[in-house]
Amino acid sequence: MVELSTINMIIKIYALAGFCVAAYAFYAETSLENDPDFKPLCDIRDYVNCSPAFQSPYAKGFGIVGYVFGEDVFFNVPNGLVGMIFYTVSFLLSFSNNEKIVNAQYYLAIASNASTVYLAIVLAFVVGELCLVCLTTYVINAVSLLCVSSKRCRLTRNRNGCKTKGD
Ligand SMILES: C/C(=C\C[C@@]12O[C@]1(C)C(=O)c1ccccc1C2=O)CCC[C@H](C)CCC[C@H](C)CCCC(C)C
Repeated sequence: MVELSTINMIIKIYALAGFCVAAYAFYAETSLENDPDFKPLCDIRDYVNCSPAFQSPYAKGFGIVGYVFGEDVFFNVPNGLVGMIFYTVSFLLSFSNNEKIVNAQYYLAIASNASTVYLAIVLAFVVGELCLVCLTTYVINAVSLLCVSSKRCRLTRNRNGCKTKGD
């Protein structure tokens, strides 16, 4: 039986890791824009590099904000920045065991995994290069969703479609 406090601890560790990876993506994205000599650490070799992803139209506002509202709208920010905000919010929400807050945390985790699926499809079929920083965020989002959903089940017992041992 995993303690609730342990689950919250694991969520915090993943949120912290996600924040660091997203911060690096943000740093690399903006550096690539401003410095023609900048080379990200995740540019390892042919097909294993992140610059093509970071320099693609999908690196800002998921490629959707710019398409809908125009590239220059103020909230068309790099995905890395959205990620930094998202991981900060998940970190803060993991301090609470309030049912409403945990539900919010759960739906946020589902939204982040929906964007993971979208970004992974774009990465594989449009960008066509292996971006390790991107992959890392996908793994972090998946593990976080598992932790958050087990936290939610622990708090709501048999409701919300959660299975309990012995049922
Ligand atoms: C570093 C990061 C994603 C990596 C990457 O985006 C990068 C950098 C990119 O350039 C790219 C280009 C082409 C294809 C794929 C990619 C990516 O893969 C961030 C995840 C963000 C996470 C998935 C946030 C989800 C947010 C929720 C939808 C809710 C937002 C609400 C909050 C602001 C409170």
